[in-house]
Amino acid sequence: MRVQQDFPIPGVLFRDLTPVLADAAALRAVTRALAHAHGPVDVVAGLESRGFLLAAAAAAVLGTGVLAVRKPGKLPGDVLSESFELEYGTGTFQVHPSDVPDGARVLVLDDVLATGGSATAACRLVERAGGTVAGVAVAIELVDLGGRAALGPVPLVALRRW
Ligand SMILES: O=P(O)(O)OC[C@H]1O[C@H](OP(=O)(O)OP(=O)(O)O)[C@H](O)[C@@H]1O
Ligand SMILES: Nc1ncnc2[nH]cnc12
Repeated sequence: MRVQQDFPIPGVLFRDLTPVLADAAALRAVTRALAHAHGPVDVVAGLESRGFLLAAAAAAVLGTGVLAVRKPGKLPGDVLSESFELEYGTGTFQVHPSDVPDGARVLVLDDVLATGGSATAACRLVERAGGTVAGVAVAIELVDLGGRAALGPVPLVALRRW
């Protein structure tokens, strides 16, 4: 992992996981651990953008499909939307409700949990679309930013805590 001070804005200590993704053994280990974090699931949800990489890899391991949790204006047709606060701004996520089979157990994956705004919004979208959140799994949890508390009762697995 690369740590970068003052990125993308002053005051943020940015944790960049691209070196982990670029290493075959590390990517395999992280993917497998995340894929199996919350038992059997029907779908893996990936949070745009960095979560897409891990979710697609985990879904290939599990033999499931991927739910694309996208930034606004990217999905055609009917969408559900949730807005949230981030460490360095605000955001909105959208999903196609038709991509979540009724009652599907959904594993929500991302690289980093910071304030928890992104993951909480993704969990709300899964539930509103008719799925059940099996849990959230991330490679890194930034403990000082309170994401675990923000998620409330949703089970969280973090491979590393900083
Ligand atoms: O817990 P939170 O405070 O919500 O922050 C975590 C989110 O922030 C980063 O994404 P970012 O919004 O920077 O988008 P990107 O994946 O497109 O780089 C990261 O990949 C998580 O999705
Ligand atoms: N400090 C941080 N490093 C990497 N990704 C983040 N997402 C939100 N805060 C972050």
